[in-house]
Amino acid sequence: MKILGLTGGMGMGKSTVASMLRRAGVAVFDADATVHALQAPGGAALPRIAQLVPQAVTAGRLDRAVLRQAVLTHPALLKKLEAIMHPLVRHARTEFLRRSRLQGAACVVLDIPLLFETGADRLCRRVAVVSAPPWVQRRRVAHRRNMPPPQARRLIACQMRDARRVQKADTVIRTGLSMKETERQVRRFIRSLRA
Ligand SMILES: CC(C)(COP(=O)(O)OP(=O)(O)OC[C@H]1O[C@@H](n2cnc3c(N)ncnc32)[C@H](O)[C@@H]1O)[C@@H](O)C(=O)NCCC(=O)NCCS
Ligand SMILES: Nc1ncnc2c1ncn2[C@@H]1O[C@H](COP(=O)(O)OP(=O)(O)OP(=O)(O)O)[C@@H](O)[C@H]1O
Repeated sequence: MKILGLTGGMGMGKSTVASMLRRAGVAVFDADATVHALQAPGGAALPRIAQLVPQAVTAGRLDRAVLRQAVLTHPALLKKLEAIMHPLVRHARTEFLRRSRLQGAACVVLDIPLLFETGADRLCRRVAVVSAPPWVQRRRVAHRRNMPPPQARRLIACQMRDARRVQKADTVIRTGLSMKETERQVRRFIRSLRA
């Protein structure tokens, strides 16, 4: 089974490209969705987050804006949050790969924002990085109403720089142009996977 990595900074178009891949029938592991599920009511991460940042959890429910503000104000907290989340995400990823192998999938995608930072790229035969010019990224992130621009910029600064990711990529999917152009690059990427 071929394992492909998909990564990129916030707002670079990773989720958009992941949906295109899913529509083409490729199974995609979504690390962000996994994080959200683990942090949802009843999620495995919630009791530990409540210990770490008590004000972020009320009546078994996580207030993501409070948690985001807390980890950005105290960077050491982000490291502690990652130490809670990453082993759980790794476990979910292993399960996804096991299930995909059992189902006889020829090719799967790991969509992980911190793919390089967590070393998950080492599992991948090839890695595609989504990239767009910095002003396009800033404009897209600013459009996310649930995250004020200064916070978004600080979260971007926690990640590897785009140029470094592009350097490490086997394929770069440029998303700064039209959606049609992104689709064309994704189709070409899928053809190269199936070749
Ligand atoms: C920081 C948190 C609370 C912010 O939550 P919020 O709902 O505001 O944003 P959301 O989860 O949708 O993330 C938005 C984007 O931020 C980026 N991001 C998320 N976590 C991190 C991180 N630890 N470091 C750098 N960037 C991150 C990703 O590109 C993500 O797509 C949340 O993302 C979180 O719990 N992060 C820690 C877990 C983690 O490391 N996730 C990355 C999985 S590889
Ligand atoms: N040519 C394009 N290719 C991809 N996305 C585009 C393009 N033009 C505009 N967009 C828009 O840019 C946004 C990209 O957001 P998307 O959620 O895919 O990024 P992301 O990398 O997953 O971000 P985040 O990590 O912040 O969740 C979407 O709203 C999408 O509609």
